[in-house]
Amino acid sequence: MSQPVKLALADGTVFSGTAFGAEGESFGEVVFNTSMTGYQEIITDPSYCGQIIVMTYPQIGNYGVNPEDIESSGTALKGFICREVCEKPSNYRATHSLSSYLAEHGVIGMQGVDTRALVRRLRTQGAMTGVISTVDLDDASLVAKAQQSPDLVGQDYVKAVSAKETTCWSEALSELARTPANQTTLPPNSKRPKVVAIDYGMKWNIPRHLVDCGCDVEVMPGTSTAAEILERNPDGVFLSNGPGDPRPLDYAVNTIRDLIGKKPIFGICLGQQLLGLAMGGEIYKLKFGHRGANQPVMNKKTGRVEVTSQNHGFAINEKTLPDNVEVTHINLNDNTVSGIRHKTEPVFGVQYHPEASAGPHDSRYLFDEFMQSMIGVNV
Ligand SMILES: NC(=O)CC[C@H](N)C(=O)O
Repeated sequence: MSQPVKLALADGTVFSGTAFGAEGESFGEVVFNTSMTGYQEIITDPSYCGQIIVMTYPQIGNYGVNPEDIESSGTALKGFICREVCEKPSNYRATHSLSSYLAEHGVIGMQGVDTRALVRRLRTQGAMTGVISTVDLDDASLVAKAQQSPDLVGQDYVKAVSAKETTCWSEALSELARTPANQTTLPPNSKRPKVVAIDYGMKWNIPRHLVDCGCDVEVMPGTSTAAEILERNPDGVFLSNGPGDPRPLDYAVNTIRDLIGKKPIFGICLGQQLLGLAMGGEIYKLKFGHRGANQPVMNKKTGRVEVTSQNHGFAINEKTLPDNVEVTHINLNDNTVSGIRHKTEPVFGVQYHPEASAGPHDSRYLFDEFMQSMIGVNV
């Protein structure tokens, strides 16, 4: 028999559906993602720590879940909502159905929801805290819990998902992810650059790309100091994506500030936001964020438009950036900052995901730009 589940939002709205995955109760910031595919990468992206995800695409789960397409060792999200979940996946790579995977990882799933109504609510009111529950189905009680649950703003979620110790990363892209168009060839006799990747909740396809580019990669905790990083003597430092509000992460901002001018730096998503803070910019919260695999971004230098994968709820305020920082990319949906670069140092970042996974590969060239900044020649 299908079990009921409810979602209550802090604005008092309650949605009912049918449970799949795990049973229980959890709270999180309720956000929506417009990707048609890629649910497995979304579910295992640590940047969703503290959030309940609503998928706008009406049927999710039809190709199941496989062990190769994961983006971290587990799941960090607080709930997963869709219109309809497919219980009979069809894919030769699948080892799990979406339901069994979520059950195994303790994630509450909810289907049978009018996701169009829910997403319209989030678009008009903004992303907000919600409670998802299979154990308390009383509307008033759930709404009260949603209103009393802590807001994502102002909290450090990085410490929950960041690497705890320094490790070497050796996994490259899978054969299926590698195409002739996305190969980097190191010049003859060039030594392999060493990258320290600071892990604030890093998606695994990023170090896989760095290895494919010809880098030796060391992963370090998000709390690492500049002295600890410089001790490893890297040729470049990568700042990863990660969950939550970047503004409380003083330890990360201080580290990055101390590294600017000493090493080439490349930041993705949270990494770019932290870079912006370290260079003197300010961060604000977007009303409902950008989460999907078809966000248009313009590269201001080339005028070329890249279709990008995105997952963020905060952004850099362009007006607060100092004169030595330029905006290199803009999001064409709302003209927000999508990329920044230091004018005199090899230091840059983007608000989107050049590692794709899931999403288009239009922005892979950014890994080549990072390579060039480390080895000093074009690749
Ligand atoms: N994917 C990410 O790195 C997200 C960055 C940040 N947590 C935000 O929501 O804006």
